[in-house]
Amino acid sequence: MSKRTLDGFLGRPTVAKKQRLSSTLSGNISTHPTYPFPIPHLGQELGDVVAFSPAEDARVINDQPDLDLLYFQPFIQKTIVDDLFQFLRSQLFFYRVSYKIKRGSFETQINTPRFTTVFGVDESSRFNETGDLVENATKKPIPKDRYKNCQPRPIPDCLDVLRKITEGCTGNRFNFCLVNYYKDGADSISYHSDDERFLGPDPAIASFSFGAKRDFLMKHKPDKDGAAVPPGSKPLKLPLDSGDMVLMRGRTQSNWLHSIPKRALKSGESDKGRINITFRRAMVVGGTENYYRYNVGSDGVVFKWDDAKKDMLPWKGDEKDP
Ligand SMILES: O=C(O)CCC(=O)C(=O)O
Ligand SMILES: [Fe+2]
Repeated sequence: MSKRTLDGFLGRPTVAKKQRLSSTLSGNISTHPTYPFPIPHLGQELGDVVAFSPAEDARVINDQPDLDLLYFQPFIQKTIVDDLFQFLRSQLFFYRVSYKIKRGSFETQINTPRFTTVFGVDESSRFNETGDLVENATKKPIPKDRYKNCQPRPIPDCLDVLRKITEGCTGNRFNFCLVNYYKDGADSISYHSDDERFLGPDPAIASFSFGAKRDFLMKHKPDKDGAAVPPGSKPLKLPLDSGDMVLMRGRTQSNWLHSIPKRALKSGESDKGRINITFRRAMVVGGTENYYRYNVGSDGVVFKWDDAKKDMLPWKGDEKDP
């Protein structure tokens, strides 16, 4: 893997923060009929620095049974991670999804303990230049009933920039972008693996962190009889910081579980929000239906960051002039 850093860049960008944010917002925007509101492009100043990723070479972590990780600390230059975090938190739209699951004759309501959103479509389809869904292979319009329960959304430019860089430096391809927002230490994701069949065998998943530092815990799955994990495998704790990226690949998803546990607030922490972005590749229609069901949901309530209230609040539509 080649090391591309700002070293090769002619002079470090010394853009004043105010100037950087205003140029960010004056750039182009991504629009689509499925978006509740348009999403600005990153803007040149942030985009230029993001282009010089990864900031550091990856550490390979494969010294345990079935584990294969690349750990970039960081992947994104530290000079822009705060701005990038603020940008993504304030410009994306989120959902707080709840759904019912049936266990035997009991129905349980699950409230996802974090904000989520998702963009992308599986390998059967793609978005053409005008934003319409077409057959990936033939570029002809897809049958109207291909997606019965969701309306796939194209990955907006500000996230697609990151997707392309990630593809370039990992050699993997991605068609989905899932975003989690953990508003504080009470938001979490419990132990799971991303090993759904719609991802195909041994999927590679790239996972970015922005904002508050959180622990990423991993442990080997028990064997089929529920017996202890293979001898020699020890639980792992990666303290994910803003700008870090973990690539999980090979046999990792089929054999290991991962989580972001709840954590107590440390005193003096001013901003405890964290954004996680994962890039994945779904192979079939069922993957698209699944991702929109669990990351957008069906209650229609859109959340947007309110910078005055410093909170993710239900979005009531654009304020109209009186
Ligand atoms: O927030 C993270 O770092 C992990 C998120 C995750 O595991 C997932 O979305 O499947
Ligand atoms: Fe996961």
